[in-house]
Amino acid sequence: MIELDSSPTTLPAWQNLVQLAASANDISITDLFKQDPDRAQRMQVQHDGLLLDYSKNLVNPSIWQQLISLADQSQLKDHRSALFAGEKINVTEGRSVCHPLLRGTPAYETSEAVKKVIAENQNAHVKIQDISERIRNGEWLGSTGKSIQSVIHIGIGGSGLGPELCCQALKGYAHPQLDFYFISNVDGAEILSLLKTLDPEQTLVIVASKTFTTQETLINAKATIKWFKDRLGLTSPQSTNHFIGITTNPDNAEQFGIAAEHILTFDESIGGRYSLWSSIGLTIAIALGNDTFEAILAGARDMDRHFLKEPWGQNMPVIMALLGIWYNNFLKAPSLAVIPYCQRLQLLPAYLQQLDMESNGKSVRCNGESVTYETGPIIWGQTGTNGQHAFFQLLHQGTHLVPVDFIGTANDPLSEREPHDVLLNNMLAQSAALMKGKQDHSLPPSRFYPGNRPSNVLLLDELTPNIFGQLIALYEHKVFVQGSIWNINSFDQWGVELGKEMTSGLLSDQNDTTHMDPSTNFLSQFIKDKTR
Ligand SMILES: O=P(O)(O)OC[C@H]1O[C@](O)(CO)[C@@H](O)[C@@H]1O
Repeated sequence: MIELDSSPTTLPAWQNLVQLAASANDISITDLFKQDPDRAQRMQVQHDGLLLDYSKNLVNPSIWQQLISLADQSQLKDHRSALFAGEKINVTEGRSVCHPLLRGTPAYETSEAVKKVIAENQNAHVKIQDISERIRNGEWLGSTGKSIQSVIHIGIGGSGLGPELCCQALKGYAHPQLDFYFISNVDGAEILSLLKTLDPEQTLVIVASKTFTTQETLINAKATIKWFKDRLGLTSPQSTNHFIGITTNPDNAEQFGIAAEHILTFDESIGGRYSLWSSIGLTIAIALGNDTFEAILAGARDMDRHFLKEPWGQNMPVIMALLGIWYNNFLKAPSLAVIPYCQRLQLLPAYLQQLDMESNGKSVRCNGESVTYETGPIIWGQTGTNGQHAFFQLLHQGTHLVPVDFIGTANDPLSEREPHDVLLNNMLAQSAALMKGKQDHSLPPSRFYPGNRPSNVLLLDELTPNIFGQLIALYEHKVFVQGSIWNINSFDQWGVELGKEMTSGLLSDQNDTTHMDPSTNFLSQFIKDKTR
């Protein structure tokens, strides 16, 4: 049974960590290596093609012991069981959180309702296989009898980022003849300029939206409907083979005109930012093949098993979560930079931004009481080496303490050894330089590098579908562990609603915005005067 109102600050380990943080300025990571010659060996975990080196952190054995105790004293173990048993841990929406169950992770006895979700998902995967194969082998024909050449995936947030990230990350597995485009923003310039380059006879539009009410997605979808009408003379293009809808709300998709047999569903217990494992993954299966999609799911399942079975000190998501809590709550370092040294993972920081910040950017505990401690960190980053030429100055010499997750691949079959070695050695050098610094007092102060700046290194054997699936599930569970210890609900996102409401209000009151605040009213009038 999960305690909704307990605060982590009352736990003995939390209080001990407060004490330990008071003298944390004395910790030197390089000294810790000197004191413990086995530190590099001890503070690493390997799992199925994934290595986490967490030795370069501002953590000594006493701190580490208290962090592990924090996990023990918290409700993490029960909460993890509740997650995998499909209990209704999304308390503000009264929902289960079923995304791990979509990857076929056998864990606990589940309710009949959850069994139904799993069965529905299995049916959805049969549909995904059938549709993806027909599109890939040219049997899915457009209204003029031609096969599909271009797929436009329209969806935003969790309904867009996951498929786009997968398709980019695993582009080495992509169908050689099909082209994929991802449209999320309600910026007419994007969709309209894309449509100019495509042939409607050979284009399929996938409209992905959990709610099927999202303004951006529906407006972009309407632009494609108009394009098909204008170019092919169809009266209801959205009811033809040119459109597929993916949603938890098939009634809305049908009202939009999408043919019932072209609607794939998933359950409302799958949060948008956790939905790439569901029907939302159709585009992944079309682009990369159903076998590759299944391999991504299998990788996530491997990570689920690791998370379920390993003791806290050997458990990758738990280790990463505890380190994050140490920095965020005790050393007051509010952000985490994620820097993949792999250009194909360029969307990963944005993906993790939504995963982490939408999940754990909360100020109330599960019982509605305000928290008195920091919750979700600010996630940011971009690929290395590009970031080195942008924000690494601040990482090395700025005034903020910014922990970093470096992510690299030992091998890259799409690259060659020389550039790949350069890429990897840049990553190793940056992680080492942040820790070591350079304290040469004969040089001007501007050349002083304080060092002692922490980082994790996640090294993947190779960016295979399985390891990619593990990587995403690793971060999902890390976010879960942090939310669990903070006792917040990581599975709702009420914070995004107010802005949506106010946009609708502004759009409907365009002629009179005087009831708005003076700044918004002024800007609104100013734009009106400028509008041509
Ligand atoms: O899938 P939908 O319903 O279109 O929502 C898109 C995204 O919008 C959000 O609801 C918040 O803006 C996300 O949680 C979600 O992934």
